[in-house]
Amino acid sequence: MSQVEWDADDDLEEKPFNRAYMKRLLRYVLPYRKVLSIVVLIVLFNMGLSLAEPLLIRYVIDEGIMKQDFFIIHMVGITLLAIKAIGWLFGFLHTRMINFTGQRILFDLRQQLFNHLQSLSFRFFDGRPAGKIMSRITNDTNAIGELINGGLITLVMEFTHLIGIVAILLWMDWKLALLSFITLPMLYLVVGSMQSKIEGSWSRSRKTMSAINGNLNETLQGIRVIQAFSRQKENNKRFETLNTRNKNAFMRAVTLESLVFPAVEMIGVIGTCVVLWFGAREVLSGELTLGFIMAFINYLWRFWGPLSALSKVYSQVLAAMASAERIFEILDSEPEVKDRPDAKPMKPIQGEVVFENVSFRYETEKPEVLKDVNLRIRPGQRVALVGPTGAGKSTIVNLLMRFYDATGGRILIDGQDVKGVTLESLRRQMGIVLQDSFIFSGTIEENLRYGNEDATDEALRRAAENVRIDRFVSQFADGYRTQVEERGSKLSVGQRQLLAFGRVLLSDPRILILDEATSSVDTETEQHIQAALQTMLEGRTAFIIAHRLSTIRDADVILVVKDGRISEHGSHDDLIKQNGLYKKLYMTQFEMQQSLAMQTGA
Ligand SMILES: Nc1ncnc2c1ncn2[C@@H]1O[C@H](COP(=O)(O)OP(=O)(O)OP(=O)(O)O)[C@@H](O)[C@H]1O
Repeated sequence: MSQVEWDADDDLEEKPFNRAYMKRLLRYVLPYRKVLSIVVLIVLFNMGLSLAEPLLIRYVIDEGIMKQDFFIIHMVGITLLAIKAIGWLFGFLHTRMINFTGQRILFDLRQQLFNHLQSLSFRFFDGRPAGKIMSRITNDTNAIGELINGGLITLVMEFTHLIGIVAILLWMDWKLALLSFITLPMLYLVVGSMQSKIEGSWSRSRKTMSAINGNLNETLQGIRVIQAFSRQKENNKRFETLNTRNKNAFMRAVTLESLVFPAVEMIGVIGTCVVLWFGAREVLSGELTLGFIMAFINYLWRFWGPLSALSKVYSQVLAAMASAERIFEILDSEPEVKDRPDAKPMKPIQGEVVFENVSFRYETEKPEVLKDVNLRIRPGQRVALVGPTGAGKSTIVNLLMRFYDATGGRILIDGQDVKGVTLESLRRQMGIVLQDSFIFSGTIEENLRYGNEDATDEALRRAAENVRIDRFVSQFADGYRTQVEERGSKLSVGQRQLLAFGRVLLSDPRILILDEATSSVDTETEQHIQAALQTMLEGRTAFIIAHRLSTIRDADVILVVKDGRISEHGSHDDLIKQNGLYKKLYMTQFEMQQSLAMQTGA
């Protein structure tokens, strides 16, 4: 099952009520307690007004209509109108207040999640697909928002409504009230059981829609691969499954809804009949008035509203519990790589890098990926990392950047243990260019300034010239202000790479890490990249996961990584003489590359 589909099922969960989560959620509400107290007061006042309506109707029938007192009829009419107008005004006020407050709470929660996510280490993201994390920030915060926006106030409002109705009915005529309550268990059963099913179906409909969106997104992103492999038919089937699930959930929700209303009406009619049967006799005998019966029946009909609203809140609470669990799981994840309490800022880096018996494993139960790695690189040296795939080259640079912390041994830069310095001061002085140069949406200039927003225009221009992007930028009508769209989709592979070089050059790192791209570009761009590379590497300690023969030959030190160890190190000539793995790699991989390049004239 694909991740997108799996997400949908994962999101369907409801969780039992959890007091600890609820308490924690209420902590987000606490800063807004003043405004929420005002909302509760308004809601209760409105409820009081609404509960007074049937009593006024009773009064107008008994005292106005029956006694033909037009003054009372007019006065009650005006009062009912006033009640509706005030109710509308206060209703507008409290809805606005609660929505605004709900949005503020959601804002706080989303902001906190986003901030926290950015601080989490690579290991957190290793095990979680981006789509899942995104749905937590959007869907799950929304589920909590729904509870806060509608749920909490509904709880207060409808609960008092229900108590109010029961109290008034008992006060009016307790015997008739108890008799009419016969219908309550029926109403509770119908509303309670159906409403949670209806809510469940609506929630399934929403979640399946998000699965559809996820699938659509994946399809659009991968449309080239899909068409290249002619996978349209299979994809259609997958999409049809999701689409059917969504359609079924929607149809089930509306079917249940169309069933529940007649059932409620039927129960309402039964209650009315009971009251009429017993009440009519008393009206005829003059013990009860017509207005009384009308008001009584009116109150009975009002039971349905609060019961339905409360069971809806119940489902909202369960959905919010599941969301809260997922959100708190993120918020409770501690960044694994973080500043020690005694961390000092890293002094300006000269560029000496030492690995002392460094070992590392990605997961505790998995075997070590690096074993006893020892290196000593002098400032300004150019280091090429070569070796078979999966040997541990990227892991070495990941540890140097402190994306992960070594599980054994020490990494020293200019004699300082990287674990003892603040992450920001360390990473600010290091630069990394990955194979797939990630370009952010925005302008070319914004992308160039990514690591150094305060760079002067002159420095920007110089960096652009050095990495040869000035040439293609000048061809765009908007120059450096050209929007490059998401992931730089408007640029070619080579241009994206040069832009990534420019970004690093402008941030002027002392240690540079480069995962050389394997994808081939045209001869001219290749020459530009080579020239840009030379400029970029000048005067810096550089670690290059090298794929090009020229880069490897130009390196001061070549490290051959094999099974998590440095199996050979030295210059190109030294290593060829050693007649070991490097020579083998060179003969098979690099020489083939060279002859291919010669054939194509690259
Ligand atoms: N995030 C991760 N979680 C778990 N294991 C990982 C992770 N990243 C890499 N590995 C494993 O660690 C080992 C070393 O991977 P690494 O990426 O360092 O190799 P590499 O030499 O850079 O390979 P390549 O040349 O293919 O990029 C591999 O066996 C790989 O499966």
